[in-house]
Amino acid sequence: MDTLIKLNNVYRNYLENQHSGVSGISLEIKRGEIVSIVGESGSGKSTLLKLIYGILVPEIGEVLYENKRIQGPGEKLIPGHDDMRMVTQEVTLNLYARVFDNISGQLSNTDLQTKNDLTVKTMKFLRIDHLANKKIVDLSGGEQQRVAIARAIITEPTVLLLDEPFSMIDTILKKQLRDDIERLSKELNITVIMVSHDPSDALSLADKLVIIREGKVVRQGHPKEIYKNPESAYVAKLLGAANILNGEGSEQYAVYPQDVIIGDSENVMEAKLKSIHFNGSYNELTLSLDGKQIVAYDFSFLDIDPLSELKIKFRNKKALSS
Ligand SMILES: Nc1ncnc2c1ncn2[C@@H]1O[C@H](COP(=O)(O)OP(=O)(O)OP(=O)(O)O)[C@@H](O)[C@H]1O
Repeated sequence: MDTLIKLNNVYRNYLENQHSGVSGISLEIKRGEIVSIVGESGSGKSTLLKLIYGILVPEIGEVLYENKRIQGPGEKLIPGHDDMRMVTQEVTLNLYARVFDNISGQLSNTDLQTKNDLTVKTMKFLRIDHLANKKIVDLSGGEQQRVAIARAIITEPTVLLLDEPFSMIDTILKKQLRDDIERLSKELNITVIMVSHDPSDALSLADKLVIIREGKVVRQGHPKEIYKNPESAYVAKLLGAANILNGEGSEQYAVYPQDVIIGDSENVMEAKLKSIHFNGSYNELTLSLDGKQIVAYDFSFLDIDPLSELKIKFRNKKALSS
């Protein structure tokens, strides 16, 4: 895959707040990739997306698309790169118009028949053709999200930028949307760059994960690889709600909650159970180990008395370097 988008040492801070925006980001995005940008709230994810789209201009550095500098809003009649579409959390749909018209309205200079055909095809692709005659106000949040994506892809962009696409929808719709994004990438060869604060979406979908903190890329690579070797406490907590523990000397390591094993005969540590919360597919246990709080996921629903002493051990300890 060839490089489609390239950021070279890009800075963009907001004047009111010097510690904001992005500070020295270098990044390469390949054609056809699904890239997920993950980071804590305020880490600069949306700013990065806006810089790629060309609605924010770097103060230092450059953003290139097919090796050409992306033009800023002052240089274009319609802000945003012509080959890209961005879908944000804000509803930009015409609430009182039909789904069909919201989507077909994106096509100008197209004859009516082509307009209709393309609209039907796009609605079918996103499985919203049964909603064609409904008004946007009468749709659920998840349905509106799909219409917004349909509007974006009907013009056949090369790049689709999604800001928190999973934020408004429930678990079942999440799975559908995940499938849809995957099909967009594989069948339509659209490069998808999405921002998410929930890493589970990113882990399952992305070809490449980009983790940012305080405006800087702290890690990038394949989701599985980064999850298996988080290397820093920030990444381990962000991706897997890991427990951070002290080892020998100043060393630290991370243990994911599912790697805290309870009730094994060869257990080595004693912990006190503080609370149990049923979470559907597992119980979430809060334990105290030498005064430190530890979270454990128990998938076998052990019969444990509240406030009891438990024997635990850790598996898959991840060494941390920062
Ligand atoms: N227009 C603006 N003016 C001033 N500061 C801003 C502006 N937009 C963002 N910021 C600040 O820049 C930082 C990064 O914001 P950004 O929206 O890029 O983060 P984010 O990672 O997308 O956050 P979230 O997950 O909460 O949406 C934050 O500290 C934010 O308050």
